[in-house]
Amino acid sequence: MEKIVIEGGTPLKGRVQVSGAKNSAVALIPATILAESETVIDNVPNIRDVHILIELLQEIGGQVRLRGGELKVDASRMRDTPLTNGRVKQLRASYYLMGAMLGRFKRAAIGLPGGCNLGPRPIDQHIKGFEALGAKVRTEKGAIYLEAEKLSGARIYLDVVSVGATINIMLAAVRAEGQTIIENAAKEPEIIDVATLLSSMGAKIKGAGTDVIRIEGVKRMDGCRHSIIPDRIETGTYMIAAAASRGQVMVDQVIPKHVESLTSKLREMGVKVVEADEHIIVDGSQTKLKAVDIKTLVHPGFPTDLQQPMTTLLTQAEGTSIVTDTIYSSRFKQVDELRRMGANIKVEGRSAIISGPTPLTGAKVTASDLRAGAALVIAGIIASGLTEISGVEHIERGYEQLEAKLKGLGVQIWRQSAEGQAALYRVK
Ligand SMILES: CC(=O)N[C@H]1[C@@H](OP(=O)(O)OP(=O)(O)OC[C@H]2O[C@@H](n3ccc(=O)[nH]c3=O)[C@H](O)[C@@H]2O)O[C@H](CO)[C@@H](O)[C@@H]1O
Ligand SMILES: C=C(OP(=O)(O)O)C(=O)O
Repeated sequence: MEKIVIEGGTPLKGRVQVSGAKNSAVALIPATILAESETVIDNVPNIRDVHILIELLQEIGGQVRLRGGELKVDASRMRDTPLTNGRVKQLRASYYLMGAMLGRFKRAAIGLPGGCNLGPRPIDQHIKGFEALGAKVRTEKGAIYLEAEKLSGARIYLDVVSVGATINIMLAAVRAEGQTIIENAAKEPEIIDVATLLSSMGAKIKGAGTDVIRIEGVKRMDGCRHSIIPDRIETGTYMIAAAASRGQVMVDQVIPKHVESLTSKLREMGVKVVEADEHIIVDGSQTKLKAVDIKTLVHPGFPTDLQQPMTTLLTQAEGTSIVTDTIYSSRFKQVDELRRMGANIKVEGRSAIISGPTPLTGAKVTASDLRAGAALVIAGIIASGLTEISGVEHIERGYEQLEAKLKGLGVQIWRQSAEGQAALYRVK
């Protein structure tokens, strides 16, 4: 297994360019199934989740090509091939194949999704939505089978505000007969991005980005060209890394509004953050960091996906910070690893209580999930000495060119091969 090795202690300096959003890309790619001609998506991040989805589209007959961030998908010859193999379990977003295939073929057989292990992650709201549209759904041997004679628009109230269920129901409802209304819908920017693509393909969607989405079903959808929004979680990760390392970084090609909850927390901590139209400058160089409390919430609240990186930053703040994750019951797997590096953190139920500041020292640690990986990379950047991070495959699910981007900001970072031979990471 490969490892990321970091020699810590250098404040980040310079400019970093943010990639297209993982959580948009992983929904937009399955959405291309709905078009009966070629779709082109720009700004596609070169990450593991995207690669797996491309393979899954190819498995059902799609002609797919990813070159330099441009993805071309010709879905005209796709079939309703069952996708019940191990590949779907390697990511969470494979659940979007259910909505998209149900919309296009009126049937789908998809293995239960994987993704980060953050506690229970049921998909009951997705299924409730599909059933309301007229699908018969059964779960058998780790896969979900969906079938509908026809899909009919329905009024669907989500019991839990869910990004995945909102998008998945949209994907099926665009091809249902009549009107669908999703109430208590999620409002994340990625939902607007998916609605924009679907509208360009011919769908009729109103209200994406609010908690009531209205969809008028259409008979046919065609390909189009679409560019993915910047990744707000990657944006936030570099902002947090800049503050933690007491660096000065321009995080470029971003939508500042999408990270407002983080920006205001960083300012509360005493970090200087300057927003422009398409970039954010984070200056932590003169800062004595103050402890703050954080509660993760649905958008536009503080995103759960930035909670783990934030716990690393808070180890450097003066005083006690309490971080509460209201979205997931078990999203503090980074904490044991941070403790190995010297952090003073206690987990009580859904809260982490962090006392600081504590100097961190390099250690051998393991990333158990994607954002735990980001938390440990930031810890490695600010720790004294060498940090070796295993579980790199989780990090690769969601960060494009992580080492190259950090190297560009002055971080001493290497990839270590399975044989244990440290090889200096070569920037392409
Ligand atoms: C691929 C993708 O976009 N992943 C994101 C998406 O995950 P995902 O779409 O899986 O997350 P949801 O918004 O659905 O989950 C939010 C909460 O609702 C619960 N729930 C969800 C669906 C359901 O049918 N029943 C149910 O109880 C979940 O267990 C969780 O507690 O949104 C999460 C919350 O912002 C992010 O952390 C993930 O990065
Ligand atoms: C939880 C995440 O991803 P996924 O839902 O794909 O597991 C994440 O991106 O932080």
